[in-house]
Amino acid sequence: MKIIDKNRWEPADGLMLEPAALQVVKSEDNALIIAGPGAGKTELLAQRACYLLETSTCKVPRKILAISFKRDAAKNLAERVEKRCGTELSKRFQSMTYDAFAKSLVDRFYLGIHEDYRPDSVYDIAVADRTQNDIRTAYEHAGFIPPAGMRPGDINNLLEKEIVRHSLPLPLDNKYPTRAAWSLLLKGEVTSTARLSFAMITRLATYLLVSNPQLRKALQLTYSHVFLDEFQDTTNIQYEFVKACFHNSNSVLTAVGDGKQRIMVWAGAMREIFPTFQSDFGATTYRLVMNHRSAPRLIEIQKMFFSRFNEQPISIQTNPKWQASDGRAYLHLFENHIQEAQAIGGIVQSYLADGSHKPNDICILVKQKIDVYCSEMITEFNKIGIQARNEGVYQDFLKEDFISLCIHTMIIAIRRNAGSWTYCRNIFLDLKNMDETSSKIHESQRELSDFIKKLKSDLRSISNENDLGNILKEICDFYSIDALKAYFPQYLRSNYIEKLRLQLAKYLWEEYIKAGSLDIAIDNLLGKNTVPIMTIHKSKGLEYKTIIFLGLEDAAFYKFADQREEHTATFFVALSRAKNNLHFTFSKVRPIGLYRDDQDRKIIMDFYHALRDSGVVEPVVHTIM
Ligand SMILES: Nc1ncnc2c1ncn2[C@@H]1O[C@H](COP(=O)(O)OP(=O)(O)OP(=O)(O)O)[C@@H](O)[C@H]1O
Repeated sequence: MKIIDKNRWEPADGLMLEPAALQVVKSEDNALIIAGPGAGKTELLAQRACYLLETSTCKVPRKILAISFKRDAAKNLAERVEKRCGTELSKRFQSMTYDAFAKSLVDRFYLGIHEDYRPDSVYDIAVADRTQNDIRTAYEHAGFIPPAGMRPGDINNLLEKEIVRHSLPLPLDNKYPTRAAWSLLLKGEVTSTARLSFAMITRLATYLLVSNPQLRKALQLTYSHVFLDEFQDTTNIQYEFVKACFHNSNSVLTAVGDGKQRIMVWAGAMREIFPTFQSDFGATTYRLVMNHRSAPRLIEIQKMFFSRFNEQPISIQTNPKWQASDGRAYLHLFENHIQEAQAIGGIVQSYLADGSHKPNDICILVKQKIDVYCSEMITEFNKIGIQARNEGVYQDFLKEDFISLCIHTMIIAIRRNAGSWTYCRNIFLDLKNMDETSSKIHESQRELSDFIKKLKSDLRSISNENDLGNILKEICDFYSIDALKAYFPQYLRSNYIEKLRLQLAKYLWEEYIKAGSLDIAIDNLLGKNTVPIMTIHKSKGLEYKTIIFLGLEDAAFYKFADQREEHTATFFVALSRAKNNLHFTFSKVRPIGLYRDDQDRKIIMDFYHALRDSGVVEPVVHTIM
């Protein structure tokens, strides 16, 4: 691989980087980049990865580790790097979520964890509501008695926080029976198997590193450079983990974030993360002033929020591809949610009809409770032939490495697709420990194409979900489950692959019944023909031509007065996802399962003032004829 001279290195794809961004790309020191939405923070990390690999600043065999919060962000970054600097170099770029990184350490080195805290060799991840139930069950078995009068939901929240409040090993004088609860969960004594939350796994990984200095050293030698994306949302548990890995080492850390997008304080995001990192890691701070994403008029709306975050007004610059007059924003005022559904259906229909948008260029956002806010609208969309779905259900699932591999493998059995072929081929060769110079490369490629031929004929005869499940099993067996678990370490100590396989069979079969063709079913499952609906939290880091924010109403911003800053940040994230158009809706009547169906906007009136003061947002009053 040809090494590029540092002075001659140019950003890939002809992108222009603003001076501070270019400085960061080439920086040799720990750095913190603070920049607003669309400033290109993620892109900057991708460019920096290319710079470090192409100029051999990150020398073979050392690697770059990028840590993100969400699986799609991690995958998106990995794909950008591969696209920019090729498959071979990008093998030394490892992009993972905090959860996956912590879990991979625990799974590979669990024997290094003191036996008091060592999990069973096979354990399950407690997810969503089950996390709280499992933790509570363990506490109750350990003798926990809830404080009198406390509501069940509050008890669950308390215990979920309590179990990871302290780093490991736990202090002896804990108020609650946390030590015993850990022990029960680690060994699966009150749940069917050992069960851990990701926060517990992160605590375990931290403990593993703190108690094994050699492992810590090996980690630092492996990763010469470390990237931390969406740094504003780092929790203290994650930060302690990062410190256990890389504090006082030669690994160079680059963190990017935006305080205005800090929307995870409820989940423990550290408010003081930026100054803490600057002081602990001696990081130099850089600020970026571009917004490459949004049209100039939409940036006027974003600017209205700067003062609300007590941020210095900086003159944001827009990408030269835009005209000054680009960007449209509307505030729709409806009498009720039925009228809203019909009008939004019409708006989406016209965007699709004029050819300016594909379905997945439009995103419908709600603060929370998609079922409640969107059910009328989904019914309306169905009537007029527009597919829409709760994307949150599929978002993480589709970004699973195992799911990508199965889907790409099926795609090449169904149609010609060079990208899918390359994806499967590269993984197949990796699983066999082959590189491009290997003498058996042609043989292996033939093996893959023979399997694809067989798959093609098997796929023709599917007649139920079970058949699809069996075909997916064939795919697993072809690549070999054990090899896949070794290659994708996140699957190492669980039967998660099996669960994913069954889930994929279910989803794909549902789409197949609707579409009548596997080809279309796959595209539909991938969301190519569907308008995504999601909560703002799921939209972090994403961008769409048009954002429709449904329900700009008091009830959506629960306890606004107590959580003003976080609610404002959440709304800011929503509106900053749009490239070209923004729509906000208010409905006077909306049944949301609370006492009243009548909606108000007194408490969040400040948002309305910001929209008005931008001078950009056009009110549209919809009256009932
Ligand atoms: N230097 C650049 N030139 C042109 N386009 C760019 C540049 N950097 C980023 N972009 C584009 O701008 C958009 C926003 O970039 P990116 O997602 O990296 O921003 P971000 O700062 O991470 O945003 P956010 O914090 O809102 O998630 C993307 O479409 C990206 O491809």
